[in-house]
Amino acid sequence: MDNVFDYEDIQLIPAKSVVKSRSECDTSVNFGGHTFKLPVVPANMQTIIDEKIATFLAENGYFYIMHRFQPEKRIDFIKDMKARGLIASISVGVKEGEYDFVKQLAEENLVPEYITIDIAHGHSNAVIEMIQHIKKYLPDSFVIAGNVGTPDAVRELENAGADATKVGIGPGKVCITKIKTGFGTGGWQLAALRWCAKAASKPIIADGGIRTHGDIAKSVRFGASMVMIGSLFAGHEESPGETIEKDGKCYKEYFGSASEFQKGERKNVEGKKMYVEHKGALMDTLTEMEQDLQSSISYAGGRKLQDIRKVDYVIVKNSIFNGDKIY
Ligand SMILES: NC(=O)C1=CN([C@@H]2O[C@H](COP(=O)(O)OP(=O)(O)OC[C@H]3O[C@@H](n4cnc5c(N)ncnc54)[C@H](OP(=O)(O)O)[C@@H]3O)[C@@H](O)[C@H]2O)C=CC1
Ligand SMILES: Nc1nc2c(ncn2[C@@H]2O[C@H](COP(=O)(O)O)[C@@H](O)[C@H]2O)c(=O)[nH]1
Repeated sequence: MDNVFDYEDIQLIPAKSVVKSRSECDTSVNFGGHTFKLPVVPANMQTIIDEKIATFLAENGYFYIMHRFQPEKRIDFIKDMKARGLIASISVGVKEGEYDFVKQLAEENLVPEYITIDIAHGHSNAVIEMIQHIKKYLPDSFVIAGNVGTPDAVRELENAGADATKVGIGPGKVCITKIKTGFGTGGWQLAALRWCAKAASKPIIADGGIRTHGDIAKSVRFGASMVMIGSLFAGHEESPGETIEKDGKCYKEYFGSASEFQKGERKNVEGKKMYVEHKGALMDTLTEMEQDLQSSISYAGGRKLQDIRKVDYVIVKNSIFNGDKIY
Protein backbone atom coordinates (compact mmCIF):
# COMPACT_ATOMS: atom_id res chain seq x y z
CA MET A 1 0.00 0.00 0.00
CA ASP A 2 1.42 3.38 -0.95
CA ASN A 3 -0.94 6.28 -0.31
CA VAL A 4 -2.74 5.64 2.93
CA PHE A 5 -5.47 8.08 3.96
CA ASP A 6 -8.85 8.30 5.62
CA TYR A 7 -12.00 10.33 5.04
CA GLU A 8 -10.79 13.49 6.73
CA ASP A 9 -7.48 13.49 4.83
CA ILE A 10 -9.21 13.92 1.47
CA GLN A 11 -10.90 16.74 -0.38
CA LEU A 12 -12.60 16.21 -3.72
CA ILE A 13 -11.83 18.82 -6.36
CA PRO A 14 -14.79 20.76 -7.79
CA ALA A 15 -15.58 20.77 -11.51
CA LYS A 16 -17.75 23.24 -13.45
CA SER A 17 -21.42 22.83 -12.61
CA VAL A 18 -23.76 21.74 -15.39
CA VAL A 19 -27.02 22.13 -13.49
CA LYS A 20 -29.14 25.19 -12.70
CA SER A 21 -30.30 23.77 -9.41
CA ARG A 22 -28.96 21.03 -7.15
CA SER A 23 -32.45 19.54 -7.22
CA GLU A 24 -31.64 18.35 -10.78
CA CYS A 25 -28.95 16.01 -9.41
CA ASP A 26 -30.02 12.39 -9.09
CA THR A 27 -28.74 10.51 -6.03
CA SER A 28 -30.44 7.22 -6.86
CA VAL A 29 -28.52 3.98 -7.27
CA ASN A 30 -29.25 0.58 -8.73
CA PHE A 31 -28.02 -2.10 -6.39
CA GLY A 32 -28.83 -5.77 -6.80
CA GLY A 33 -31.49 -5.16 -9.43
CA HIS A 34 -33.48 -2.56 -7.50
CA THR A 35 -33.23 1.21 -7.53
CA PHE A 36 -32.93 3.08 -4.25
CA LYS A 37 -33.10 6.82 -3.50
CA LEU A 38 -29.70 6.94 -1.83
CA PRO A 39 -26.49 4.86 -1.90
CA VAL A 40 -26.83 4.58 1.87
CA VAL A 41 -27.94 1.79 4.18
CA PRO A 42 -28.32 2.00 7.97
CA ALA A 43 -26.07 -0.54 9.73
CA ASN A 44 -27.65 -3.93 10.44
CA MET A 45 -27.27 -3.38 14.18
CA GLN A 46 -29.86 -3.74 16.94
CA THR A 47 -29.73 -0.08 18.04
CA ILE A 48 -29.97 1.16 14.44
CA ILE A 49 -32.73 -0.83 12.75
CA ASP A 50 -35.82 -2.78 13.73
CA GLU A 51 -38.83 -4.12 11.82
CA LYS A 52 -40.62 -0.76 11.93
CA ILE A 53 -37.68 1.19 10.52
CA ALA A 54 -37.06 -1.51 7.89
CA THR A 55 -40.67 -1.21 6.74
CA PHE A 56 -40.47 2.60 6.71
CA LEU A 57 -37.27 2.52 4.62
CA ALA A 58 -38.59 -0.06 2.15
CA GLU A 59 -41.90 1.80 1.74
CA ASN A 60 -40.05 5.02 1.01
CA GLY A 61 -37.58 3.68 -1.55
CA TYR A 62 -34.48 3.29 0.65
CA PHE A 63 -32.30 0.19 0.95
CA TYR A 64 -32.20 -1.55 4.32
CA ILE A 65 -30.65 -4.66 5.87
CA MET A 66 -32.41 -6.12 8.91
CA HIS A 67 -30.06 -7.29 11.69
CA ARG A 68 -29.71 -10.96 12.73
CA PHE A 69 -29.86 -10.64 16.51
CA GLN A 70 -33.44 -11.85 16.99
CA PRO A 71 -33.21 -14.88 14.70
CA GLU A 72 -36.58 -16.25 15.73
CA LYS A 73 -38.32 -13.19 14.20
CA ARG A 74 -36.80 -13.48 10.73
CA ILE A 75 -39.35 -15.82 9.10
CA ASP A 76 -42.31 -13.65 10.16
CA PHE A 77 -40.40 -10.56 9.09
CA ILE A 78 -39.87 -11.92 5.56
CA LYS A 79 -43.53 -13.03 5.33
CA ASP A 80 -44.69 -9.62 6.49
CA MET A 81 -42.53 -7.74 3.99
CA LYS A 82 -43.66 -10.03 1.16
CA ALA A 83 -47.31 -9.58 2.16
CA ARG A 84 -46.84 -5.81 1.84
CA GLY A 85 -45.10 -6.16 -1.53
CA LEU A 86 -41.84 -4.85 -0.04
CA ILE A 87 -38.26 -6.00 -0.49
CA ALA A 88 -37.08 -8.52 2.13
CA SER A 89 -33.45 -7.96 3.17
CA ILE A 90 -32.08 -9.96 6.09
CA SER A 91 -28.80 -10.92 7.76
CA VAL A 92 -27.40 -14.31 8.66
CA GLY A 93 -24.40 -15.59 10.60
CA VAL A 94 -22.36 -18.73 9.95
CA LYS A 95 -23.19 -20.98 12.87
CA GLU A 96 -24.79 -24.42 12.32
CA GLY A 97 -28.39 -23.28 12.85
CA GLU A 98 -28.03 -20.71 10.09
CA TYR A 99 -27.60 -23.50 7.52
CA ASP A 100 -30.93 -24.99 8.60
CA PHE A 101 -32.53 -21.54 8.49
CA VAL A 102 -31.49 -21.06 4.85
CA LYS A 103 -32.85 -24.53 3.98
CA GLN A 104 -36.11 -23.71 5.77
CA LEU A 105 -36.50 -20.52 3.70
CA ALA A 106 -36.03 -22.56 0.53
CA GLU A 107 -38.52 -25.24 1.66
CA GLU A 108 -41.14 -22.58 2.46
CA ASN A 109 -40.37 -20.73 -0.78
CA LEU A 110 -39.56 -17.59 1.19
CA VAL A 111 -36.87 -15.97 -0.90
CA PRO A 112 -35.42 -12.75 0.52
CA GLU A 113 -34.28 -10.38 -2.20
CA TYR A 114 -31.08 -9.67 -0.20
CA ILE A 115 -29.15 -11.80 2.30
CA THR A 116 -26.16 -10.32 4.12
CA ILE A 117 -23.62 -12.59 5.76
CA ASP A 118 -22.66 -10.49 8.77
CA ILE A 119 -19.34 -11.66 10.22
CA ALA A 120 -16.45 -9.73 11.78
CA HIS A 121 -13.71 -11.53 9.82
CA GLY A 122 -15.39 -12.34 6.52
CA HIS A 123 -12.28 -13.65 4.76
CA SER A 124 -12.83 -17.18 6.02
CA ASN A 125 -13.97 -20.62 4.89
CA ALA A 126 -16.98 -20.23 7.16
CA VAL A 127 -18.22 -17.33 5.03
CA ILE A 128 -17.27 -18.97 1.73
CA GLU A 129 -19.24 -22.09 2.70
CA MET A 130 -22.25 -20.01 3.70
CA ILE A 131 -22.17 -18.12 0.39
CA GLN A 132 -22.17 -21.47 -1.44
CA HIS A 133 -24.95 -22.82 0.76
CA ILE A 134 -27.17 -19.79 0.11
CA LYS A 135 -26.47 -19.89 -3.62
CA LYS A 136 -27.39 -23.59 -3.68
CA TYR A 137 -30.71 -23.23 -1.83
CA LEU A 138 -31.70 -19.63 -2.62
CA PRO A 139 -30.05 -18.87 -5.97
CA ASP A 140 -32.26 -15.84 -6.57
CA SER A 141 -31.21 -14.01 -3.42
CA PHE A 142 -28.57 -11.31 -3.83
CA VAL A 143 -25.79 -12.22 -1.40
CA ILE A 144 -23.71 -9.56 0.35
CA ALA A 145 -20.69 -11.03 2.14
CA GLY A 146 -18.38 -9.46 4.69
CA ASN A 147 -16.67 -7.88 6.33
CA VAL A 148 -13.31 -7.75 4.62
CA GLY A 149 -10.42 -5.34 4.20
CA THR A 150 -8.22 -6.67 1.38
CA PRO A 151 -8.42 -7.25 -2.39
CA ASP A 152 -7.65 -10.96 -1.86
CA ALA A 153 -10.68 -11.29 0.35
CA VAL A 154 -12.92 -9.44 -2.12
CA ARG A 155 -11.81 -11.71 -4.97
CA GLU A 156 -12.21 -14.89 -2.94
CA LEU A 157 -15.72 -14.05 -1.75
CA GLU A 158 -16.75 -12.94 -5.25
CA ASN A 159 -15.39 -16.18 -6.70
CA ALA A 160 -17.35 -18.14 -4.09
CA GLY A 161 -20.53 -16.53 -5.45
CA ALA A 162 -21.02 -13.34 -3.43
CA ASP A 163 -22.91 -10.70 -5.42
CA ALA A 164 -21.38 -7.87 -3.38
CA THR A 165 -18.79 -7.55 -0.66
CA LYS A 166 -18.72 -5.32 2.40
CA VAL A 167 -15.46 -3.57 3.25
CA GLY A 168 -14.53 -2.32 6.71
CA ILE A 169 -12.86 -4.01 9.64
CA GLY A 170 -12.54 -1.78 12.64
CA PRO A 171 -13.44 1.75 11.46
CA GLY A 172 -16.80 1.81 13.29
CA LYS A 173 -17.62 4.37 15.96
CA VAL A 174 -18.39 1.72 18.59
CA CYS A 175 -15.66 -0.60 17.38
CA ILE A 176 -12.75 -1.61 19.59
CA THR A 177 -11.34 -4.29 17.26
CA LYS A 178 -8.42 -2.09 16.33
CA ILE A 179 -7.52 -1.59 19.99
CA LYS A 180 -8.11 -5.14 21.16
CA THR A 181 -6.49 -6.95 18.21
CA GLY A 182 -4.23 -4.48 16.43
CA PHE A 183 -5.89 -5.32 13.09
CA GLY A 184 -8.18 -3.63 10.64
CA THR A 185 -8.89 -0.73 8.35
CA GLY A 186 -9.48 1.78 11.16
CA GLY A 187 -7.65 5.02 10.32
CA TRP A 188 -7.27 4.12 6.62
CA GLN A 189 -10.75 2.90 5.71
CA LEU A 190 -11.01 5.12 2.62
CA ALA A 191 -7.67 3.89 1.25
CA ALA A 192 -8.69 0.29 2.00
CA LEU A 193 -11.92 0.89 0.10
CA ARG A 194 -9.96 2.15 -2.91
CA TRP A 195 -7.61 -0.83 -2.71
CA CYS A 196 -10.50 -3.31 -2.56
CA ALA A 197 -12.58 -1.53 -5.22
CA LYS A 198 -9.74 -1.83 -7.72
CA ALA A 199 -9.86 -5.62 -7.35
CA ALA A 200 -13.65 -5.94 -7.27
CA SER A 201 -15.71 -7.02 -10.23
CA LYS A 202 -18.99 -6.67 -8.31
CA PRO A 203 -20.41 -3.89 -6.10
CA ILE A 204 -18.80 -2.94 -2.82
CA ILE A 205 -20.45 -1.61 0.33
CA ALA A 206 -18.19 0.70 2.33
CA ASP A 207 -18.94 -0.04 5.99
CA GLY A 208 -18.00 2.10 8.98
CA GLY A 209 -16.18 5.33 9.68
CA ILE A 210 -18.67 7.70 8.05
CA ARG A 211 -18.75 10.82 10.23
CA THR A 212 -20.17 13.45 7.86
CA HIS A 213 -22.44 13.46 4.83
CA GLY A 214 -19.45 14.45 2.69
CA ASP A 215 -17.93 11.07 3.54
CA ILE A 216 -20.71 9.44 1.50
CA ALA A 217 -19.55 11.26 -1.64
CA LYS A 218 -15.94 10.35 -0.84
CA SER A 219 -16.92 6.68 -0.51
CA VAL A 220 -18.61 6.79 -3.92
CA ARG A 221 -15.53 8.47 -5.40
CA PHE A 222 -13.31 5.68 -4.11
CA GLY A 223 -15.48 2.84 -5.42
CA ALA A 224 -18.43 2.21 -3.13
CA SER A 225 -21.81 1.39 -4.67
CA MET A 226 -23.46 1.58 -1.26
CA VAL A 227 -22.39 3.02 2.10
CA MET A 228 -23.32 1.42 5.43
CA ILE A 229 -23.68 3.84 8.33
CA GLY A 230 -24.22 3.25 12.05
CA SER A 231 -23.49 6.24 14.27
CA LEU A 232 -25.07 8.90 12.02
CA PHE A 233 -28.31 6.90 12.11
CA ALA A 234 -28.21 6.31 15.87
CA GLY A 235 -30.18 8.52 18.25
CA HIS A 236 -33.26 9.24 16.14
CA GLU A 237 -36.81 9.31 17.48
CA GLU A 238 -37.43 5.98 15.76
CA SER A 239 -34.10 4.37 16.79
CA PRO A 240 -34.52 1.19 18.83
CA GLY A 241 -31.94 2.06 21.52
CA GLU A 242 -32.84 3.07 25.08
CA THR A 243 -33.29 6.83 25.69
CA ILE A 244 -31.74 8.51 28.75
CA GLU A 245 -31.88 12.09 30.00
CA LYS A 246 -28.81 13.85 31.37
CA ASP A 247 -28.54 17.53 32.38
CA GLY A 248 -31.82 18.25 30.58
CA LYS A 249 -30.65 16.67 27.29
CA CYS A 250 -31.91 13.43 25.72
CA TYR A 251 -29.50 10.75 24.53
CA LYS A 252 -29.97 7.35 22.92
CA GLU A 253 -27.79 4.30 23.27
CA TYR A 254 -25.73 2.93 20.39
CA PHE A 255 -23.84 -0.30 21.00
CA GLY A 256 -21.60 -2.55 18.95
CA SER A 257 -22.82 -5.92 17.70
CA ALA A 258 -19.76 -7.50 19.32
CA SER A 259 -20.22 -5.58 22.59
CA GLU A 260 -21.14 -7.30 25.84
CA PHE A 261 -24.53 -5.53 25.65
CA GLN A 262 -25.30 -7.40 22.43
CA LYS A 263 -23.66 -10.67 23.40
CA GLY A 264 -24.89 -10.83 26.98
CA GLU A 265 -21.44 -11.97 28.09
CA ARG A 266 -17.88 -10.68 28.25
CA LYS A 267 -16.35 -13.06 25.69
CA ASN A 268 -14.45 -11.89 22.62
CA VAL A 269 -15.80 -8.40 23.15
CA GLU A 270 -14.87 -6.10 20.25
CA GLY A 271 -17.50 -3.40 20.63
CA LYS A 272 -18.60 -0.78 23.12
CA LYS A 273 -21.66 1.26 24.02
CA MET A 274 -22.02 5.02 23.73
CA TYR A 275 -24.80 7.57 24.03
CA VAL A 276 -25.57 9.87 21.13
CA GLU A 277 -27.55 13.08 21.32
CA HIS A 278 -31.19 12.77 20.32
CA LYS A 279 -31.46 13.80 16.66
CA GLY A 280 -35.15 14.05 15.80
CA ALA A 281 -36.87 12.28 12.92
CA LEU A 282 -35.05 9.78 10.71
CA MET A 283 -36.74 11.19 7.59
CA ASP A 284 -35.15 14.62 8.24
CA THR A 285 -31.68 13.04 8.25
CA LEU A 286 -32.40 11.11 5.05
CA THR A 287 -33.64 14.29 3.36
CA GLU A 288 -30.54 16.21 4.46
CA MET A 289 -28.31 13.38 3.23
CA GLU A 290 -30.03 13.52 -0.15
CA GLN A 291 -29.66 17.30 -0.40
CA ASP A 292 -25.99 17.16 0.60
CA LEU A 293 -25.32 14.40 -1.92
CA GLN A 294 -27.13 16.35 -4.64
CA SER A 295 -24.79 19.20 -3.80
CA SER A 296 -21.79 16.82 -4.01
CA ILE A 297 -22.91 15.74 -7.49
CA SER A 298 -23.17 19.38 -8.57
CA TYR A 299 -19.64 20.10 -7.28
CA ALA A 300 -18.52 17.07 -9.30
CA GLY A 301 -19.84 18.83 -12.38
CA GLY A 302 -22.40 16.12 -12.98
CA ARG A 303 -26.06 15.20 -12.83
CA LYS A 304 -25.95 11.68 -11.45
CA LEU A 305 -24.23 9.79 -8.65
CA GLN A 306 -21.69 8.05 -10.87
CA ASP A 307 -20.32 11.46 -11.96
CA ILE A 308 -18.65 11.70 -8.53
CA ARG A 309 -16.40 8.80 -9.58
CA LYS A 310 -14.69 11.01 -12.18
CA VAL A 311 -13.44 13.83 -9.95
CA ASP A 312 -9.89 14.45 -8.87
CA TYR A 313 -8.90 14.68 -5.24
CA VAL A 314 -6.13 15.93 -3.03
CA ILE A 315 -4.69 14.50 0.12
CA VAL A 316 -4.66 17.32 2.66
CA LYS A 317 -1.73 17.35 5.04
CA ASN A 318 -3.66 18.50 8.08
CA SER A 319 -7.11 17.51 9.19
CA ILE A 320 -9.65 19.24 6.94
CA PHE A 321 -11.44 20.31 10.09
CA ASN A 322 -8.50 22.39 11.33
CA GLY A 323 -9.44 21.64 14.89
CA ASP A 324 -13.08 22.72 14.40
CA LYS A 325 -15.84 20.54 15.71
CA ILE A 326 -17.63 18.77 12.87
CA TYR A 327 -20.95 20.54 13.62
N1 LIG B 1 -17.00 -4.63 10.93
C1 LIG B 1 -16.23 -4.84 11.96
O1 LIG B 1 -15.15 -4.28 12.11
C2 LIG B 1 -16.65 -5.79 13.03
C3 LIG B 1 -17.96 -6.14 13.15
N2 LIG B 1 -18.36 -6.95 14.18
C4 LIG B 1 -19.77 -7.31 14.26
O2 LIG B 1 -20.02 -8.03 15.45
C5 LIG B 1 -20.96 -9.07 15.22
C6 LIG B 1 -20.41 -10.36 15.71
O3 LIG B 1 -19.43 -10.82 14.76
P1 LIG B 1 -18.81 -12.30 14.81
O4 LIG B 1 -18.06 -12.45 16.08
O5 LIG B 1 -18.10 -12.55 13.56
O6 LIG B 1 -20.12 -13.19 14.78
P2 LIG B 1 -20.50 -14.46 15.59
O7 LIG B 1 -20.45 -14.15 17.03
O8 LIG B 1 -21.78 -14.93 15.02
O9 LIG B 1 -19.32 -15.45 15.22
C7 LIG B 1 -19.31 -16.08 14.00
C8 LIG B 1 -18.43 -17.29 13.99
O10 LIG B 1 -17.17 -16.92 13.55
C9 LIG B 1 -16.19 -17.22 14.57
N3 LIG B 1 -15.30 -16.08 14.59
C10 LIG B 1 -15.54 -14.84 15.03
N4 LIG B 1 -14.45 -14.05 14.88
C11 LIG B 1 -13.53 -14.84 14.30
C12 LIG B 1 -12.22 -14.62 13.87
N5 LIG B 1 -11.63 -13.42 14.04
N6 LIG B 1 -11.55 -15.64 13.30
C13 LIG B 1 -12.13 -16.84 13.14
N7 LIG B 1 -13.38 -17.11 13.53
C14 LIG B 1 -14.07 -16.13 14.11
C15 LIG B 1 -16.97 -17.40 15.84
O11 LIG B 1 -16.37 -18.32 16.71
P3 LIG B 1 -15.68 -17.84 18.07
O12 LIG B 1 -16.55 -16.75 18.65
O13 LIG B 1 -15.63 -19.08 18.89
O14 LIG B 1 -14.33 -17.35 17.66
C16 LIG B 1 -18.28 -17.95 15.35
O15 LIG B 1 -18.22 -19.33 15.15
C17 LIG B 1 -21.32 -9.01 13.74
O16 LIG B 1 -22.51 -8.28 13.59
C18 LIG B 1 -20.17 -8.25 13.12
O17 LIG B 1 -20.56 -7.50 11.99
C19 LIG B 1 -17.48 -7.43 15.09
C20 LIG B 1 -16.16 -7.10 15.04
C21 LIG B 1 -15.64 -6.31 13.95
N1 LIG C 1 -15.39 -3.78 15.58
C1 LIG C 1 -16.71 -3.69 15.69
N2 LIG C 1 -17.40 -3.17 14.65
C2 LIG C 1 -18.71 -3.13 14.79
C3 LIG C 1 -19.38 -3.57 15.93
N3 LIG C 1 -20.69 -3.42 15.74
C4 LIG C 1 -20.83 -2.91 14.52
N4 LIG C 1 -19.64 -2.72 13.94
C5 LIG C 1 -19.34 -2.16 12.63
O1 LIG C 1 -19.46 -0.74 12.67
C6 LIG C 1 -20.24 -0.30 11.55
C7 LIG C 1 -20.88 1.06 11.79
O2 LIG C 1 -19.87 2.04 11.89
P1 LIG C 1 -20.15 3.59 12.15
O3 LIG C 1 -18.81 4.20 12.14
O4 LIG C 1 -21.00 4.07 11.02
O5 LIG C 1 -20.84 3.74 13.45
C8 LIG C 1 -21.23 -1.44 11.38
O6 LIG C 1 -21.87 -1.44 10.14
C9 LIG C 1 -20.32 -2.64 11.60
O7 LIG C 1 -19.62 -3.01 10.45
C10 LIG C 1 -18.62 -4.07 17.00
O8 LIG C 1 -19.13 -4.45 18.06
N5 LIG C 1 -17.29 -4.10 16.83
